[in-house]
Amino acid sequence: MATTVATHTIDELVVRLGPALGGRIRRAEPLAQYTTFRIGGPADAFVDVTTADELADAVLAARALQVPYFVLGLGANILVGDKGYRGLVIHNVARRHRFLPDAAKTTCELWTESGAVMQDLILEAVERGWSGLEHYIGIPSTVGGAVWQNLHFLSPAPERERTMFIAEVFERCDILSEENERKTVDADYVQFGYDDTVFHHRRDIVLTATFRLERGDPDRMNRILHENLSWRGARHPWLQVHPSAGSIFKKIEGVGAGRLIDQAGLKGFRHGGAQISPMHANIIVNRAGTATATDVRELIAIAQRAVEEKFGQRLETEIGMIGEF
Ligand SMILES: NC(=O)C1=CN([C@@H]2O[C@H](COP(=O)(O)OP(=O)(O)OC[C@H]3O[C@@H](n4cnc5c(N)ncnc54)[C@H](OP(=O)(O)O)[C@@H]3O)[C@@H](O)[C@H]2O)C=CC1
Ligand SMILES: C=C(O[C@H]1[C@H](O)[C@@H](CO)O[C@H](OP(=O)(O)OP(=O)(O)OC[C@H]2O[C@@H](n3ccc(=O)[nH]c3=O)[C@H](O)[C@@H]2O)[C@@H]1NC(C)=O)C(=O)O
Repeated sequence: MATTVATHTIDELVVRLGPALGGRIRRAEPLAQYTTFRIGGPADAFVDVTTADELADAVLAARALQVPYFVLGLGANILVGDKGYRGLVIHNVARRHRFLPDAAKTTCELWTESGAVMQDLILEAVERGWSGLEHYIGIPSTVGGAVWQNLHFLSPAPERERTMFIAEVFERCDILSEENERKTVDADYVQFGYDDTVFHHRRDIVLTATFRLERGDPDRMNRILHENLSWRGARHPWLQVHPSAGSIFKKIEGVGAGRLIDQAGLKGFRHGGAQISPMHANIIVNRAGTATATDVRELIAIAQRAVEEKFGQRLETEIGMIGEF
């Protein structure tokens, strides 16, 4: 449950941040449109930040005034409560980036602000002949979200023998630390794990990231794009048709959260406007935009109870719960 923020504090925030952010702070902004679930009530205050400096300034101002804040990427891994968010939502649309090849043009650093959309960077990298990001096509994420979660997908077909992680091409990133310092950190600091990094445990903000890419064969990269999109399209509900937040529950190594929900007989089960996807039991979909956050929360609890009773396993949610329900 979010803390209640006095209206005058939000007013003060608007006065303090307003000039720097060109009067772009909006009040009572509905959040559903900024999430892939298409669910969520209004934010007290909402701002689009268009550069890494603006992102840092907005976070610093919110911290100084002790206003709760949330950095929003594509809203692909969150469920926002029906009553919305009490505080400031900082919508990261800082998307400047540069491809910086070495002298021999065999490798290339990609420097990018953290609000850049992975899909855009992937397509541009492939077009320029740089390899390393193409595996992650079709996964909705900003660069900030990708680093935060250590974005991952299976290695190329036909083997698909291992999971590949964005950590493999990560060089460094600029952060605004929990202690309000701006600094450059490397992979040792980030501590990449499966769906985990230091950013799950510290309130640092990723401002920019640098990835190291290599010369790639255009045919091979294009093949990977097509095969990975086909793989996902055949197994996961399409976001454009069935809004969702991807996997709802954390991976259970060697078992599969999706398999347990499936074996509990819940595939296709509906609760209000929410449904356990008939295609993949670890994904809850918002049917024709009719689901509330409460429907989803209750369906999560139904799945947890069923799996616990049948298999004695506790499913833990993987998505973030934001705001008031
Ligand atoms: N594999 C798949 O099929 C799918 C994967 N996903 C994953 O979900 C994520 C979606 O990303 P996105 O939509 O951009 O994020 P969201 O807007 O969904 O935000 C999710 C979390 O990311 C953290 N975050 C976002 N930007 C930053 C930043 N600049 N610095 C630090 N933390 C940040 C925040 O963590 P905090 O609250 O801790 O500050 C936030 O709670 C990706 O990691 C993607 O891998 C999503 C759907 C499907
Ligand atoms: C979708 C996400 O990530 C995906 C990622 O895209 C893919 C490919 O790398 O691997 C994971 O899916 P997954 O389908 O393997 O995960 P689980 O839901 O645990 O399923 C495991 C296994 O259970 C079986 N399964 C799944 C669904 C179902 O209805 N029935 C079923 O039997 C399948 O064999 C499946 O492979 C990630 N999920 C998690 C929780 O780690 C996400 O993070 O939102």
